[in-house]
Amino acid sequence: MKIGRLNHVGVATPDVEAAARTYRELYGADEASDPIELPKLGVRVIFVRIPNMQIELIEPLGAASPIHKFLEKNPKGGQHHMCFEVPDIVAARDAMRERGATILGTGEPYTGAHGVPVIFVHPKNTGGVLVELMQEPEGEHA
Ligand SMILES: CC[C@@H](C(=O)O)C(=O)SCCNC(=O)CCNC(=O)[C@H](O)C(C)(C)COP(=O)(O)OP(=O)(O)OC[C@H]1O[C@@H](n2cnc3c(N)ncnc32)[C@H](O)[C@@H]1OP(=O)(O)O
Ligand SMILES: [Co+2]
Repeated sequence: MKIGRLNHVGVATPDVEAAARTYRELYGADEASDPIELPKLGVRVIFVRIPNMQIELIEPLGAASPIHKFLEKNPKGGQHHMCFEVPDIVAARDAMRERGATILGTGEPYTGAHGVPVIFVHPKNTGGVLVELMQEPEGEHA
């Protein structure tokens, strides 16, 4: 297993609209999605598209959200995870486990915000960085 493209960087924030405004006004990043509520994933998101990837702005939906504790510790928000594409998510999960990594939750891939299966690797395995692996979206890259 070898990681592929960087798909997105996840940024936790208490307010996705305010964060999107900052990227537009400070950096000129003017291609952003509307806010999307994902109750199953416990987050609201706005995708800010830049030429080679996306910034995934994520706001918690309630106290059960996976980013609730992170925002308690970092109330103004901060960089939360990096997401890399892999050609086969199940093969990637199995390879990561063989290499001693801890896959979060049950380890079963589930559908993420981009409509393809994802898993998360514990930050302790990558020097304190939470890593998301996502199945490469079909037909997206030339
Ligand atoms: C938008 C949808 C989707 C997509 O399709 O792209 C997403 O990206 S959703 C993103 C949010 N979802 C997730 O993060 C799912 C996986 N996350 C988890 O399972 C947990 O959040 C966690 C990473 C295991 C953390 O658990 P939690 O209960 O929230 O906090 P703890 O305080 O118990 O943390 C344990 C340990 O990990 C450190 N930590 C927590 N979050 C991060 C982080 N983002 N980056 C780096 N390190 C993190 C935390 O500080 C603790 O460390 P120690 O104190 O040293 O034990
Ligand atoms: Co993500």
